[in-house]
Amino acid sequence: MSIAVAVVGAAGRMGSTVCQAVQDADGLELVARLDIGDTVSADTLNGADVAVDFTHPSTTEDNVHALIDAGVDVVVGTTGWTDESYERVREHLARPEAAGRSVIIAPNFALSAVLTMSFAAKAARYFESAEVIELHHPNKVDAPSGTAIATARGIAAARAEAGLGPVPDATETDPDGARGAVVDGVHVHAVRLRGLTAHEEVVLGNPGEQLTIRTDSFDRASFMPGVVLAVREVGGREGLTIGLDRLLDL
Ligand SMILES: NC(=O)C1=CN([C@@H]2O[C@H](COP(=O)(O)OP(=O)(O)OC[C@H]3O[C@@H](n4cnc5c(N)ncnc54)[C@H](OP(=O)(O)O)[C@@H]3O)[C@@H](O)[C@H]2O)C=CC1
Ligand SMILES: O=C(O)C1=N[C@H](C(=O)O)C[C@H](O)C1
Repeated sequence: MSIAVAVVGAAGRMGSTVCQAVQDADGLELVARLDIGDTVSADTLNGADVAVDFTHPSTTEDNVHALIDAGVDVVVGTTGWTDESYERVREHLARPEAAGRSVIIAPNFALSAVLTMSFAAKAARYFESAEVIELHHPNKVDAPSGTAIATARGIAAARAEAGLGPVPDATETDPDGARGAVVDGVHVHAVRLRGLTAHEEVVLGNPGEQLTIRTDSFDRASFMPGVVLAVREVGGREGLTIGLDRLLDL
């Protein structure tokens, strides 16, 4: 039996690529394409089992709650999630009327990016310094990227667990924010450049040495195996799953 899939944000860069990937995947059937202005309802979802959301950080949480209410499982690639918005989804999924529903939210579905986050967290405890540089196409609306935030959080958690203090940094004056955003104590720098798609570099430093971990998504095709995997697996995972690493044997 095939899995019926609706795509929300279907006219966008990711949504349109996901529609094609669903159509090309064995055992998946594209039954609905929704975009801005379309209402989420059992009618418009057209019998979908799973909905995939690639929309906008300002709207994705509302979409997820509406999709749960409409009775579908949800795979989310849209960024902009916080601990608080994750918690609201967890609470919604815990209600009796949402029994059996599942949501997977992942800031990045590309294998190279998921591995970068995993390797960075593993390496972090061994280095005095760690910074994240993300580089994207200039049409991206949010900075830093969701991937960079997740990477920085993973590094920070590993540093804290290892008992490392703050990264060394003698900066006294930075009126224009040249040291970047600071996510859980880890500096994150965002580059927007025509020609790029989605890239990230994690630099880790010790006296006399540096480790660089880099991921490059040159094409949105890189995200599709992860999205298709999540669509296939979401039905079997009740509740909220955060990150594609949870579906891989990492
Ligand atoms: N997890 C991952 O692996 C990846 C995540 N992303 C993330 O996915 C998101 C989308 O990126 P991208 O495809 O490049 O963005 P786009 O702007 O190309 O696409 C978003 C689409 O969603 C539409 N949209 C906006 N609001 C709604 C709504 N309320 N309901 C339905 N559709 C809506 C937009 O319409 P309109 O243009 O009219 O506003 C647009 O067609 C971003 O948050 C990005 O960071 C991107 C790549 C990979
Ligand atoms: O907007 C994008 O393009 C991307 N967004 C995601 C993010 O913010 O991490 C994933 C990937 O970097 C592409």
